[in-house]
Amino acid sequence: MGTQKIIITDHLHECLTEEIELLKPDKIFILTDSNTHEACYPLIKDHPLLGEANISTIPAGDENKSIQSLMFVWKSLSSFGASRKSLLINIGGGMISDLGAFAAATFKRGMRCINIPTTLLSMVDASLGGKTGINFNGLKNEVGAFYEANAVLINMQFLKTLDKQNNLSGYAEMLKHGLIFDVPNYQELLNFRFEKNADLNKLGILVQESIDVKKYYVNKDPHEQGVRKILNLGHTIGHAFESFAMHSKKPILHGYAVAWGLICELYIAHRQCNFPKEELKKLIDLIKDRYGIFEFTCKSYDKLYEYILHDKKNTKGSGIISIPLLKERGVVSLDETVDKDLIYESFDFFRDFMGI
Ligand SMILES: NC(=O)c1ccc[n+]([C@@H]2O[C@H](COP(=O)([O-])OP(=O)(O)OC[C@H]3O[C@@H](n4cnc5c(N)ncnc54)[C@H](O)[C@@H]3O)[C@@H](O)[C@H]2O)c1
Ligand SMILES: O=C(O)C(=O)C[C@@H](O)[C@H](O)[C@H](O)COP(=O)(O)O
Ligand SMILES: [Zn+2]
Repeated sequence: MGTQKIIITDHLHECLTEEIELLKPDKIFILTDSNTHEACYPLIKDHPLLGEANISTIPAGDENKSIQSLMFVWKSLSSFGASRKSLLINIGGGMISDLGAFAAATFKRGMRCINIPTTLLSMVDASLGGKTGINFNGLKNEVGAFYEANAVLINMQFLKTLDKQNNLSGYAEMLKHGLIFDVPNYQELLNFRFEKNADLNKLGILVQESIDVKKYYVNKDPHEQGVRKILNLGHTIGHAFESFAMHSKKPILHGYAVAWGLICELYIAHRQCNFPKEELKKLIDLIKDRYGIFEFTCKSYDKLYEYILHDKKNTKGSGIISIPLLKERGVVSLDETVDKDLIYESFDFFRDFMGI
């Protein structure tokens, strides 16, 4: 990702022109979901180089980051004559960039793509760094590839139509970045509120800092063999919550799952690596205040644990859970082996703290 171009710009049309002129595609394809087709595509639809672009739209929602949607995209690329020299422009949140960039990675073994992220979460996290894929067999991101978009073009104006829940979802990944690296504006990050007319300039500074953290770890370890695993903080348990909720047909937003996963994983870090109690308290209060409650009973612990067993970071053989933990903010301990008992204890802690 040292080479991945990530540009925050107020001049999206000009930037897109530059990238298209550089790539010289033989055809241009655009992917949106049903919401970004309405709310975001109009911002670039009059671009002079997109007049003949072929547009595919899939239904919104993470349940559509699926093999069916992927086949739909492959089919349009194939039917409308895409080649390796063609360009796919993904306009949307992480659902669209994960799926679209995976389609680009696999179509004819690789065509070019540009991500135009339209959610806060995709601006700071999903659209960059090359993790692409789909959910499969009831599991998050079960199938995918590392494949970086040729460019990521970020325009903060897209956030004007994004609702508070989805802003908070992205904010969870920003909190994660603030925890795994000593970012300069950590306190400003904690204080930031997504009220009506939130200050996009102020947010832009925090977005840039968050992107820098992701870039730092991806550059060091693009294929997640080591230190990149810390970008997955909160996700071992967060993905279990997300898959569990999806299975129960009560889906939750990815960032909410990560925020709730962070509560459990910071508790585990406190117990196993002495992550400071005061910092734990401050963060879990903030998460409860902003994200509310996720309800489950002790009858669901075994099912949640089953999901955790599928996590991609578990490499030491079946039944051993490997989680990156924090000793303190910005100080990482990778590949901590965590016992089942401590994971169940973290569920108890979570439910006690949530009052459920
Ligand atoms: N590849 C990675 O490194 C990475 C990192 C983090 C998350 N992810 C993945 O990203 C996905 C979550 O991404 P997300 O939170 O962006 O969700 P999303 O793409 O589903 O978007 C959330 C909702 O907002 C709508 N939307 C998008 N932009 C909008 C706008 N500007 N105005 C109004 N509505 C808009 C979408 O249609 C959708 O309904 C998950 O699948 C997660 O696993 C991937
Ligand atoms: O970039 C990374 O590395 C991450 O882990 C970022 C996460 O926020 C993201 O949700 C990612 O898609 C999770 O990947 P997975 O490997 O756990 O499926
Ligand atoms: Zn994530």
